[in-house]
Amino acid sequence: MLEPPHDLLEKARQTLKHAYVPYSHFPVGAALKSSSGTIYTGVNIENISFGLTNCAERTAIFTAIASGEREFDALVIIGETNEPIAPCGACRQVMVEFFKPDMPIWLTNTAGKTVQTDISQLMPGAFDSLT
Ligand SMILES: O=c1ccn([C@H]2C[C@H](O)[C@@H](CO)O2)c(=O)[nH]1
Ligand SMILES: [Zn+2]
Repeated sequence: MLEPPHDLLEKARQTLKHAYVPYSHFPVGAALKSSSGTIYTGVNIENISFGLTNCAERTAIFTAIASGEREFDALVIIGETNEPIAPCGACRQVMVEFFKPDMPIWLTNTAGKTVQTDISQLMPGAFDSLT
């Protein structure tokens, strides 16, 4: 697939306006499709105690999990970056928990650049076992 799924990209783009970003002024949106076909959106939600900020992709994942979802098919992330946005390390670790290694993850920007990747590429050698 060369382009992200249109419905997911549109949802991610539309949700950007809901980002709560009084400190960075850097909105990020995410749209996550569950295997049941529901799309969950997320935005970054900042806090005056900066470390408490929740990224857009973690918001989408946690919302889906809290709704009872456990299986996912695709994720789109969008930001106002020059290059397709790169998820932070905390979000990559959360993705390891819930995504199959080859589930498509689309990194995009508001200028229309897109890259398809997956969590095995974004987080090689991840901590994923207690044994
Ligand atoms: O993939 C990313 C990268 C950054 N941010 C947020 C965190 C913070 O609110 C702002 C600047 O780092 O962007 C995300 O939500 N997702
Ligand atoms: Zn993050």
